[in-house]
Amino acid sequence: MKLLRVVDVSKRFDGQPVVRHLRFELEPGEILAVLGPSGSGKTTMLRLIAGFERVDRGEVWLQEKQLSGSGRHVPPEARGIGFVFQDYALFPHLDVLGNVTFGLTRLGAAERRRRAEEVLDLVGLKLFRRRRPHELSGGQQQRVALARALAPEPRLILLDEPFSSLDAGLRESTRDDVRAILKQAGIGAVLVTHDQEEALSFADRVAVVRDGAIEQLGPPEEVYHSPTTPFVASFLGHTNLIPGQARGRVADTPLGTLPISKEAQGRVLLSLRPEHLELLPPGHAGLEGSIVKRGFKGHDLTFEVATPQGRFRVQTDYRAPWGVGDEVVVRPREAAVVLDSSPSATASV
Ligand SMILES: Nc1ncnc2c1ncn2[C@@H]1O[C@H](COP(=O)(O)OP(=O)(O)OP(=O)(O)O)[C@@H](O)[C@H]1O
Repeated sequence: MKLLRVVDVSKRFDGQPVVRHLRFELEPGEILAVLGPSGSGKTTMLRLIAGFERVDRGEVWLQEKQLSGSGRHVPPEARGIGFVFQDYALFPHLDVLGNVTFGLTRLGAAERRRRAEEVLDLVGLKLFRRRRPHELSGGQQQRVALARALAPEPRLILLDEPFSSLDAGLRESTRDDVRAILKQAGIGAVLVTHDQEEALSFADRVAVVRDGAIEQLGPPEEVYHSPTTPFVASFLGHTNLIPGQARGRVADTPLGTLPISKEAQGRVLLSLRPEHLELLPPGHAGLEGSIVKRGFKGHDLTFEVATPQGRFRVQTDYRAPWGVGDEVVVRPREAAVVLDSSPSATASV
């Protein structure tokens, strides 16, 4: 049985659609990232699942239990869903143990303590149980918030930008820890984020949202390497959008005749990510141009190449010998991805 089913859920605020025909399912223990720009309705989606907002239409089911829709609205505290939000909201006057046992009102004192010790062990904070929140680092506080959400043994946990207030290094390690903890406990999760790397590295599947609707939903590799729309291609990192004329499995483009990701005929829009292009010395087959920008990133280099057919962004390894002003040839290393730019491509999944 599916852990979570969101069936055609829509929500308006002041007459404005904020969530449009949201539809997805989660397997038990699966982690889904909802990724989209600011204001695209991500937090509202989470609040609808949590029960902090009522759906205008559609249904929300947790396993066999209907939580929302058809006149039904189970309140948040009765849904059996855990939440972790951006600001952790720990009680400053309670120690770690007090924070974690706080919500376990249905258990007796000994049982509350046992369960709290168990989840603190799970998040690696057993030795910190007597500390107050201000005596912990941001990452440790975040793990206390997670322990508190896990203590009542929810099958599903909702995470709203939970790592955004941590600095880069701590964000990555906390994220890895939280993923491992959720996987170990077999708890399903929906993570809301506007950070592409976070979504791709944390989730089993990623839903890319735009204007309140899912534009593409799939495993991280699929949404990154095979985006279906220009929005998804551009939102998940940089890409070169290239017009072409398709003839079956190839297309005529400014970069020459290229293999393409699927059968197509006529005008197409293609996506080639910077790492899917390479630079060669003049004289090789490909499109000639000159380098107008060089960006050093440590482990790799990004070049912008001006050609008579427009500018291209190319990513190479750190040893590439070129600098601004050099003449080069741009050549694709992979088949170009055919995007669906028709209006129906933006319909929800
Ligand atoms: N209670 C509300 N009343 C009226 N409008 C609201 C309410 N909550 C959210 N909105 C509006 O709905 C839209 C989507 O907001 P939401 O917070 O869901 O987006 P988001 O994708 O989570 O954005 P961010 O990444 O900036 O947090 C915004 O235009 C917001 O102003």
